[in-house]
Amino acid sequence: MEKLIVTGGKPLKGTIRISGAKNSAVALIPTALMADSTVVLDNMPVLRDITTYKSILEDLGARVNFSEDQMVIDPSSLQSIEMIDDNVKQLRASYYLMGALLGKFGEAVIGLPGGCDFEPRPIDQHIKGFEALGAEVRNEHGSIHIKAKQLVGNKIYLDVVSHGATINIMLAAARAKGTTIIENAAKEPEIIDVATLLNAMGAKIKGAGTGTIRIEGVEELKGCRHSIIPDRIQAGTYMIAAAATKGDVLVDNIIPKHMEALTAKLEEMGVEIHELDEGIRVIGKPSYNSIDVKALVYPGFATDLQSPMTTLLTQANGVSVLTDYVFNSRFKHIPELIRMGAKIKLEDRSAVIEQSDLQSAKVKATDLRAGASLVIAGLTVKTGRTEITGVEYIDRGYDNLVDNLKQLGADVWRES
Ligand SMILES: CC(=O)N[C@H]1[C@@H](OP(=O)(O)OP(=O)(O)OC[C@H]2O[C@@H](n3ccc(=O)[nH]c3=O)[C@H](O)[C@@H]2O)O[C@H](CO)[C@@H](O)[C@@H]1O
Ligand SMILES: C=C(OP(=O)(O)O)C(=O)O
Repeated sequence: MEKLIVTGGKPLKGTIRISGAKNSAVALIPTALMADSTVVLDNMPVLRDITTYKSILEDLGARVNFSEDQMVIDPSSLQSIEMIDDNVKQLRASYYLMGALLGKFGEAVIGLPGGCDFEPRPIDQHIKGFEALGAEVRNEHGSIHIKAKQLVGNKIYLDVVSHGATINIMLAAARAKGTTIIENAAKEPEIIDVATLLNAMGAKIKGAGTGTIRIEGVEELKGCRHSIIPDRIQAGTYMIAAAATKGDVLVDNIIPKHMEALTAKLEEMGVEIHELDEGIRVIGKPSYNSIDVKALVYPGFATDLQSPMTTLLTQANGVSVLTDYVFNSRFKHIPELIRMGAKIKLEDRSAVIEQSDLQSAKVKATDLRAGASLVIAGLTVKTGRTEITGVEYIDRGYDNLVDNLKQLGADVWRES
């Protein structure tokens, strides 16, 4: 079993370059399968979710080359439409194969996807969308069977703003006959990224990034080259870590606009922030104001930064309240933070966080962002060695974490 060992007490200092976004990449890879020839994806992050996706594509018969930060996907030899193996269950985003293969072949069979299980991750809105496009959807022995004689465009109103359902429906609709309109669509930058790739492949999509997306179906999609947007969640995690350790870090190669909800909250706490063209410099202060944070759909505060933010709020004077309106019970990091001395109470869907002196301890990452919150806690404690197990979750989403933190002056290493 691998562990991360963190010896805290040092302010993070220096520059960190952010890789491509996981939550874009895991949607762009299946999107590439819809082309009739090679798609080149640049700025690909090196993460466990990405290598798992590469194996899934190879099982499907696609040829994939992944080196440095570039993935080249040749889908011309794609054979199978049946995906029920363990790899599919490793990651939530394998569900984008439903939309991609339904669009391409009119049919898909896929095992129910996995991912971080901080709470149930329903897919009813994805299915509602596929059905509205004319597909028949059946759940048989843990696999979803989706089939359509002909996908036909339709107007689809999402009951909840869903990042995943918006992308999945957009994928299938790109090859449907006629026009699809998705109302109450999610607006995240990753959705714009997928629409940008699809349009470069020949799709006709307008409105991605707004609440209404209009997709005119096309008969073929071709190969192209696309560069993945920077990872706003990795960037946000390093910004929070810089503030928590009272450091001075330039988070580089990002789109500052994507960070606005976090930047506003850090400023409200009293953190010094300098926005540059492609970077944000975060300068920590000796003390911070307590604040309230509400995790909401984009452009609100990202649910994925809720757990790292919990750790930072233990360093603010007074009492802060953090509420997650996207995932009501995404709080598995809290018992572990309490083990490290955090004074946090859970009240319904909110964490009530008091200023706390964190101490080193042996803790467990139960999901990806919970893991990030524990790493930041370990960096923040003044003395002692924090041991974090569940490293496999952290590896799902943080490219080169140990080397990046070492570069910023932290004492962090892996132990088997
Ligand atoms: C809107 C939002 O912030 N989405 C986040 C969500 O995306 P992800 O795509 O995983 O989740 P969704 O956006 O689909 O879910 C948002 C909400 O809708 C509900 N829901 C979703 C689909 C569905 O068919 N039925 C349903 O009820 C979910 O339970 C949740 O409460 O987690 C990702 C990983 O943590 C984040 O990167 C995304 O930014
Ligand atoms: C939970 C996450 O990923 P996934 O939805 O892929 O499980 C995340 O990115 O924070």
